[in-house]
Amino acid sequence: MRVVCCSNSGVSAFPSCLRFPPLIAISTTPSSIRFLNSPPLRSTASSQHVTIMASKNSQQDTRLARIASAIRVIPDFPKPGILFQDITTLLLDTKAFKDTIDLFVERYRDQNINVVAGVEARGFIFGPPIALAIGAKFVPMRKPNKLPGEVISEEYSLEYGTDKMEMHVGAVQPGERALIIDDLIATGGTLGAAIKLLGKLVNTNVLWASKENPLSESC
Ligand SMILES: O=P(O)(O)OC[C@H]1O[C@H](OP(=O)(O)OP(=O)(O)O)[C@H](O)[C@@H]1O
Ligand SMILES: Nc1ncnc2[nH]cnc12
Repeated sequence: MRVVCCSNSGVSAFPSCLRFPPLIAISTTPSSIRFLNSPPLRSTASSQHVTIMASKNSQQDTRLARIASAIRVIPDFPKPGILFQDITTLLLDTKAFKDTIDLFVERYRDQNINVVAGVEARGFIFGPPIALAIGAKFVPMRKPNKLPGEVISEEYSLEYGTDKMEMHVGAVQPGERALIIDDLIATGGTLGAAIKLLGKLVNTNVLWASKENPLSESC
């Protein structure tokens, strides 16, 4: 699936609305997978449910424009046809970086989140400060063969290749409520794999955040 959304940049392969760290909140309530304004996310777990979430005031929040403009866009990297969204420039802008973290902390600090799961590598940048600020533990979702303990794995397709994601068994306990943090969605393959991976440990109810979709508890 390619996530489709209106783009200010005019490049449909990577919508500007997703130039913002996506976030998923997962609880242990079983239901079904669904996106607002987009086709269903790839998933084998028919008992899951996905809801797009964002700040109620996201359209008016001036921080979002600064965050979006702090992300450098590089055409044809790492290969022709890829419009690369470079968040390293966001990290150089201390205000934009802090605003990014603050937005998620404001949204989720009162939502009983126990676990922030960060997707390697860029979810390791945004995930830990959010976890610390909301009082949650941080769980890395890693590239293969990096974790020393017992792991569960999920293979997935990328815009430019395939990959595998692993996490430690026991890192997330049944009944815990988790957020998945990564920097962006391109094909959605990584996000889908992260949802499936967590779904192997707990029943999941998934809430998905993006800049341009209104906050909603269910769709
Ligand atoms: O929606 P998708 O098509 O799955 O692409 C998005 C993923 O791609 C990038 O990571 P990448 O796999 O390039 O790894 P990196 O963070 O280690 O650079 C990005 O940080 C997301 O995790
Ligand atoms: N277009 C893109 N920009 C940055 N990182 C990516 N990872 C996968 N697709 C990407």
